[in-house]
Amino acid sequence: MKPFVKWFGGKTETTEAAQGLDSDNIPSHVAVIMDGNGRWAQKRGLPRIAGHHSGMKNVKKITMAANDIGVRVLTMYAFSTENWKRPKEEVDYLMKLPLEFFPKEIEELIANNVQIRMTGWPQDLPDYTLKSIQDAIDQTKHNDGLILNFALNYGSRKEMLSGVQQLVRDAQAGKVKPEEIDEAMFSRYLLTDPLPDPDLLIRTSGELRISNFMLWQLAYSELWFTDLCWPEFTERHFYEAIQEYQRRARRYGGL
Ligand SMILES: CCc1cc(N2CCCCCC2)n2ncc(-c3ccc(F)cc3)c2n1
Repeated sequence: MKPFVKWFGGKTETTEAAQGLDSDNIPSHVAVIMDGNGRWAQKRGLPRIAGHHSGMKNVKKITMAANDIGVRVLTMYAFSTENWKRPKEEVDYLMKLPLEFFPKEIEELIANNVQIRMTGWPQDLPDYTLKSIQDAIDQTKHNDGLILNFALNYGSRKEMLSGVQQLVRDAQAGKVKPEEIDEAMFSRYLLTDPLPDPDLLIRTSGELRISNFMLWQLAYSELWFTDLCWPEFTERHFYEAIQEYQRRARRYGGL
């Protein structure tokens, strides 16, 4: 157990939670289903989009918290292929969030050597959304620190079916023999390649479902759920999830 000694500023709660961590057992890839934004707003008599806006402001905070303890990849589930069914005005608002996020946050992300990545189908996104994200990807592509991976217009079953279709095309073209197909090869046909599988999945808002998110990749991941809505989820809560991950890993070690 190698406790963190890095000072996290005056945030004592955060500092205590972070310093309880074992720096030798930090999950390399953490995935987050950022759920409960609309519910958070409705509980306060606010419009749902106020919850999404508050949720957006939380993305950078948790990214910095992950970066501070050495997480290598942080995947944030921001928009699923099913979310297109939401009311048009809500979808239109969501599609403009990246345009607000980057001007506010890109400087600090670059200063912290963060690399922006997107996992999902870009072709369905509005041009202005895609340009905003592509600009951020281009501005950070040489960074080799934490990878902030936005799962956007992403759905796992579509991802797997698309991978199978390409694999069959390659087999029919003689590029792949059926007996050569193994888990490592199939993973290379997924949108998440070459990222490692998540070690830990965090889902907020009390839902105990995976919701068509990284179904293949989460096969061996620790799953951690909280009733907190995403906008309420602070750095201390993030570190508590990491502490629970480490406790489970220690227990597994003691089989
Ligand atoms: C396009 C849907 C969407 C929704 C959304 N919400 C709403 C739902 C989840 C909670 C967070 C706030 N956020 N928050 C950041 C982004 C974002 C995405 C890509 C990017 F490159 C930079 C920022 C975001 N994107």
